[in-house]
Amino acid sequence: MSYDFDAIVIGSGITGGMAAKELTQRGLKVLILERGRPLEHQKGYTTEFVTPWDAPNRGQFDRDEIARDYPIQSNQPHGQFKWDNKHYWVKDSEQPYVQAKPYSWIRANVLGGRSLLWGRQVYRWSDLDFEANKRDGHGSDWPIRYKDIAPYYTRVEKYIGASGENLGLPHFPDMELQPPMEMTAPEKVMREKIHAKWPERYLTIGRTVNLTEKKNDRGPCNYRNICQRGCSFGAYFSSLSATLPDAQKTGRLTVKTNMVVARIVTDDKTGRATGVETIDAATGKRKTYTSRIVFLNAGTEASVQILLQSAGKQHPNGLGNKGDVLGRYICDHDAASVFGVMPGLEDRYFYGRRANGIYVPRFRNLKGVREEGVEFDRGYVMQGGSARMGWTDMAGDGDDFGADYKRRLAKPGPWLVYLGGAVETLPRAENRITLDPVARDRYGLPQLRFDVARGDNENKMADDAIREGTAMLEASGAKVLGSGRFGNLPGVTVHVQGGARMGNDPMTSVLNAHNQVHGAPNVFVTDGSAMVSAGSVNPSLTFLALTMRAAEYAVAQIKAGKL
Ligand SMILES: Cc1cc2nc3c(=O)[nH]c(=O)nc-3n(C[C@H](O)[C@H](O)[C@H](O)COP(=O)(O)OP(=O)(O)OC[C@H]3O[C@@H](n4cnc5c(N)ncnc54)[C@H](O)[C@@H]3O)c2cc1C
Repeated sequence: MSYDFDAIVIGSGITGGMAAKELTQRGLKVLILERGRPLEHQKGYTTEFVTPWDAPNRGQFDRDEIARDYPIQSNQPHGQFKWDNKHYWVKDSEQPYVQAKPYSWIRANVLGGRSLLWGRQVYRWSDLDFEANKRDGHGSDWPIRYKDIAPYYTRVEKYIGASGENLGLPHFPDMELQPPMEMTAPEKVMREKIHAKWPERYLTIGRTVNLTEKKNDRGPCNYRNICQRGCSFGAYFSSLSATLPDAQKTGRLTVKTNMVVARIVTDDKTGRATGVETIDAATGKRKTYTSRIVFLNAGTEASVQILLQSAGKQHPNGLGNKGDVLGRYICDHDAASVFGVMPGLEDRYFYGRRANGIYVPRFRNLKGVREEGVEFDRGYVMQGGSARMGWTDMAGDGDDFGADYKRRLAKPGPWLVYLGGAVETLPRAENRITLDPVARDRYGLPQLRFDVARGDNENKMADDAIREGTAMLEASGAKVLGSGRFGNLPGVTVHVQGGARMGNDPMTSVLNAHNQVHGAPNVFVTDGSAMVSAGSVNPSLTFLALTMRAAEYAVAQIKAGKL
């Protein structure tokens, strides 16, 4: 049989870019299908060098436009949706979905996907995470362990270029890291005081894919902290700065943007994929491209949607959905934060705008079972930072007129410090995405329907994060000003995983241990949908390692005549 391409990769974000790079570099002719608009590295970053005083409306939003077109994207608690990157996000008005329960589906709509917009924090999982389901019985057992993925973590890290500090802790594995960014004065105090009071708790600088040293023609970081506008220096890892150019260099990559994948087409007899059906976003015209293998990398929710839409004779309920598992076990991270001011360091300042924070690795239930006195399973990490408050924070604090006021505003304000828990949510069958039986999108495709909610374990863990965050700030000498849980809306922390989980049994999982769809082994799904649980660390490094591992395996299988 002859094919249009050796491989089709659906999606050009963090994982799709890696799949395309790995497959082209191993000799395959690859087509990327991306529903977002095109964007060119460097030339396309139109807001990158716009000064604050030249920003439209001085950087304020047109409220009517935001309420109409971006009510969900703009409602992110970490404030990453801004005037200078608004053009990269999905317009909610154009890509609706059904919320059986409230759900925040955060998406990019551009070549490179959320690799342009992410917070760039990268951490390895450990066996504490891979063994968690087996130990405490939530979800099903992972078909792999740390040793299976460790070599791919190493290779991914060497390629993407992460910076940070190794601590030699078994539950927080060391990584291949460039030199760390510097902590501020209050962060150094927190590090010392927290470890002194709780010897099993460590505070370290965040591990980020912002380069602290030049890497080939990328970086180093210029400490501007405007990464999400796009970085012409390529100083942070994105599909546009790294994987897509490297795939293009092979001469074997074709990229088609504004191309909505409707479904993966399968053979009626074998159940294997024969190609991918697309809809041209501008014209609505449908076309099918054929390929030997397919990599599905559309992002967790969209990949589940495509699998559900890909029902065929051998897959009547959606691709790989023999046991009614597809769309279930959606999990992510809840979040709860504490903030305060740290007195006594007013004569200390910082240099540059560090695009990075601080990090406290998990310290709860480190043996994998509930410790005495702990009311929940699993655990959370804490991410945080510090900032010197400026005039915009202090304006409006009461006595705001006169010469004194002006003098006060001209000086840096107090040190603000904060810690926020990233709370692992449990994989539960009832947390589910399906195709809505009625609602359709502009192309006539079924809309996704979200039925995902938090449970008791997450509530208790979020409470604990606030309690412990408060204790840690106070032990550091800070005065706590407030706290809040901002991650109890599923999806909103953008670490959504599950829906097409891996496993050894086709009745209880969608993918095998190499991310191949059960019953359609030439389809590989290597984004967050493959995850069997959520862990508590930022997940994209693990998605990247799984993608690299699966790509290597796929090419070996082709060479062995098995695919
Ligand atoms: C503000 C923010 C901060 C974040 N911070 C971090 C962090 O610090 N660390 C971390 O690990 N993760 C972080 N994340 C999450 C991270 O961005 C995602 O985990 C990661 O991008 C997932 O990679 P992906 O390839 O699966 O999806 P994406 O990068 O989203 O790429 C998916 C691509 O598929 C395309 N697509 C979707 N549907 C279709 C279709 N039907 N047809 C064709 N193409 C389609 C999309 O347009 C998109 O380009 C953050 C995310 C956001 C938004």
